[in-house]
Amino acid sequence: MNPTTIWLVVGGLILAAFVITGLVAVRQRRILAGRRTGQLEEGPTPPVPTEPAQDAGDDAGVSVDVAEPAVSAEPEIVEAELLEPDRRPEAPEPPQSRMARLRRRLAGSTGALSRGLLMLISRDKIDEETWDDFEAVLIQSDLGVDPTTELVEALRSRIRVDAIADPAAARAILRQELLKLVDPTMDRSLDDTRTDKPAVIMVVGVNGTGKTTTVGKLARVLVAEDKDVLLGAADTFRAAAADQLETWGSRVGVPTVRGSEGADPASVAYEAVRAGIEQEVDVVLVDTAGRLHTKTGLMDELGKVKRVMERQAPVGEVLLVLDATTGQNGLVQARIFADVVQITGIVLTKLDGSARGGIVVQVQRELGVPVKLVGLGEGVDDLAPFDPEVFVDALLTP
Ligand SMILES: Nc1nc2c(ncn2[C@@H]2O[C@H](COP(=O)(O)OP(=O)(O)OP(=O)(O)O)[C@@H](O)[C@H]2O)c(=O)[nH]1
Repeated sequence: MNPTTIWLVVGGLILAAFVITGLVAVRQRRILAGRRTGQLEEGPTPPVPTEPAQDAGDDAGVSVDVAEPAVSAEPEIVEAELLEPDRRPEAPEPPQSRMARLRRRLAGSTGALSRGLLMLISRDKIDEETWDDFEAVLIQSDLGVDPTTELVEALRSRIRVDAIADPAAARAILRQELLKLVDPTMDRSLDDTRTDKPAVIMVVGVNGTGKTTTVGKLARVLVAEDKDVLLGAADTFRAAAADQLETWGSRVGVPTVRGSEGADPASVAYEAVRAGIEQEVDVVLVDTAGRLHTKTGLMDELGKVKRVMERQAPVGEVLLVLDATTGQNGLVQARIFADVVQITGIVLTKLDGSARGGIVVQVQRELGVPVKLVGLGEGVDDLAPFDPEVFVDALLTP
């Protein structure tokens, strides 16, 4: 072999080594990028399981088109950015000061109702006209006809039997009777504790009731409790909804799984739970699209979103968000949603500035599930656990 041939062979070998090293580096970068975006490098994303037709589970009565969610609209996981010092996640307000502030806010918001009740109960002479006025105030607060009748009858008989003439004593009886209606015995705790898998909380409701805002606020509360949280933007009808949720995620410093506009919501929800399991988070919070409760197809889809998530982890909470200012309409919505997914708790939003707190009693009776959280404003820390005693005291604070 002459020297020129030897140099050519050596040169060829060096070139081949460079090419191989380059290819390996590119591949590793792709794997890392894939992990960051939650996409698997090897092979296609595992398909979301299709549903056996007989698997109606707790959502009996819902017939669902069990077509496999579109894999083309593969959800991406958007990590909370590595934040610059001036863009660190905002620290949520500590639970104690938040609760004290929200108590004051609740007391302020029920002013009109409480003034009405207290004025009547404090009258020198409680006659038939007073009781009629009292009933009217309660009905206007959305307490509902049956609870109002029960309350008035209980009050009348106790005031008569105990010969109550003192307004303070009448107020104490009113407090007891109101508390009975709100039912302090209901379990209002949130199933937000991780077991071997993340706790999964799904949030449903019609458009504009405050679902996305509630998911964001709840994420802040959970982060303040030192929980690892992941958000799922299963509202794929409006791209802005996923953006809104992602913004909440960035503010609190938690990742968001989202899909492209029009992607199958069940597919995004499935991916969110999968990512939550993979990242070993404590809680996966899934926001769903606001839907017209009158559209059967959309409502059926909601049942499917839940069942698909349950292929991976139990959905411990389905929170129905109701707008306290919509009154009876909220009840109609509650009934229809409860037919499609098993609701485990109510979030009553916009209770600030609403003199219709009585809806708490009606909706609990209607669904047999407790109000667990209340929204008391548009601020980021304006979500509070519902406490019957605080609520009733607020109703009786002028
Ligand atoms: N005053 C008040 N406003 C609230 C409360 N909760 C939510 N909102 C406001 O209600 C509006 C609708 O809230 P969203 O969270 O976008 O409602 P959504 O149900 O996700 O709406 P869609 O995405 O259209 O389904 C926003 O302007 C919120 O700031 C609350 O407790 N009090």
